[in-house]
Amino acid sequence: MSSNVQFINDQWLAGEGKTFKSIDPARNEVVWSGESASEQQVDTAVMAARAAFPEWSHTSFEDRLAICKKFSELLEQNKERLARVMAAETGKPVWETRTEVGAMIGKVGISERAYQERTGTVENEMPGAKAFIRHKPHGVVAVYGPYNFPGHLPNGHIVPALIAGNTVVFKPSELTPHVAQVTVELWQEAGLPAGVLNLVQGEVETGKALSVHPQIDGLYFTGSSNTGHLLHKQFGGRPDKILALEMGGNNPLIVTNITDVDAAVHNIVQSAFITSGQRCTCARKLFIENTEMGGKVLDRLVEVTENILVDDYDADPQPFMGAMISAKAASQMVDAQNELVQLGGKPLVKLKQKDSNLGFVTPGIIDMSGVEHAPDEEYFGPMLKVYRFNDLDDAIAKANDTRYGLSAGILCDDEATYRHFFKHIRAGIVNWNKPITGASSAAPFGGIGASGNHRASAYYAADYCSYPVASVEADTQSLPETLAPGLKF
Ligand SMILES: NC(=O)C1=CN([C@@H]2O[C@H](COP(=O)(O)OP(=O)(O)OC[C@H]3O[C@@H](n4cnc5c(N)ncnc54)[C@H](O)[C@@H]3O)[C@@H](O)[C@H]2O)C=CC1
Ligand SMILES: O=C(O)CCC(=O)N[C@@H](CCC(=O)O)C(=O)O
Repeated sequence: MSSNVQFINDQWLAGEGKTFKSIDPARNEVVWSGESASEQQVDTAVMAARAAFPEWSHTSFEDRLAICKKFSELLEQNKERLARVMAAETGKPVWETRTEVGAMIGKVGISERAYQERTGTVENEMPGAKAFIRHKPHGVVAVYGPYNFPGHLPNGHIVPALIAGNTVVFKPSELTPHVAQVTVELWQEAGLPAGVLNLVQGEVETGKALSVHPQIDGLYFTGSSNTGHLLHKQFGGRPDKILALEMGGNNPLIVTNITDVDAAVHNIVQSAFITSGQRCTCARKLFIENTEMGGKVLDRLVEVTENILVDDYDADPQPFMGAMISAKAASQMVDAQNELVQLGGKPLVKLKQKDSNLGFVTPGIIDMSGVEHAPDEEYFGPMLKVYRFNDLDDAIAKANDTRYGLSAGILCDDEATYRHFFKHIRAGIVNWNKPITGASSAAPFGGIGASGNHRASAYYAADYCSYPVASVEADTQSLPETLAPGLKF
């Protein structure tokens, strides 16, 4: 168990707030416990980041990058250890947490390229002067992470923020404090100067204390739509602070006119059930054409789903799905399914919680065709709602009938149908014949509507990590050949 769990100004300190614990959802065992950061400690962390900012922002880009590269080497060396910490804390199978650490490693190189490409220096000649576009960091930024990718998603804010010269106060999900602690230990070992990255652990109170702190210049958030909306209200009337919100989705996937049934079913399963449905990009609504082909896809999907292996994160053979983040999250999925059944949904594969003390659920599919008023909610787990359709444009209209707009996809054999779908669908990620999960870090990542606030992450994270400065520069001054009317020299 941990005692010094807060990292403030290069010191590991015990929290002064209430105790909280992290539970292995596959075993119902405590894997970590510690005291949360008090409001005073959050203040100390922000002020440490403030004090570190001038020197860090004036450190050369090459030197900042060298520390980030060292961090990525340390991740490589500690890959298995971190993957196992992640698995125990989230329930995700180790094959998957290994890929998560891999994504963290890759983030440094990608962020370096993105920094140069999106926020590099541009020089243009003009008469008697030069015009420059340069970028400067914002200052102290708060980074909030969710539990589903406790390493990769906060890392996707922290790395570009540090590369750009910001200092950071990191508030991880209270469900994954151990992953955060190990990650920040590696940053310390990489040689970050004191105060450049601070870690404040705790529950909602800690999150609130940080988000209202007057000395933060920006807040980068990945998490639920509810919390993101609260933060957006809180930042209302504060144009001086940058707020980047990556939130949830109620994502559609349409199937029409395909020949390879197994390939389509594989894409559906990867879209809906990977990470036990705990990705914000997961497909939640599947629209299947009311044809013989559609019937075959659905039958095969049911068959494959019933055979998905759900098991312990380190079981051999490895399962496709591990436990969900908690027993509570698992039972909430059962409740959500019951709610949809009450509304008229017909389970085709019933989602079941195997043991009420554990986070394991089997994946579920529910036919919602004809149910008019299903809530536009993101049920953050492995439950797929199916809608049969006769007309593609009706299906696209229903796919767009959501306040969210994160990811969307179509499985179809002909390009014209895809182009039509692309033209009419509203989402930040639009895929064709590929899963709608697994977004690339080398592309912008974000959604419209209730999914975000137009500050896309991943490759475009560089954009919200610095502000542009336009300069017109001349090394001497001279009078213009033609003076403005009314001036005499
Ligand atoms: N669009 C995206 O990139 C992604 C979005 N998500 C979304 O995240 C959700 C799951 O993550 P969770 O950890 O449950 O999200 P969450 O919103 O509960 O928590 C995220 C962070 O905000 C903090 N927080 C919670 N309430 C707060 C408040 N009132 N003031 C300040 N801070 C507060 C939490 O302590 C945590 O650090 C899902 O809804 C999912 O869709 C998850 C991954 C990626
Ligand atoms: O942030 C990145 O580097 C790329 C985006 C990404 O990794 N997205 C993942 C999962 C994150 C989530 O839960 O949305 C995906 O699309 O599967």
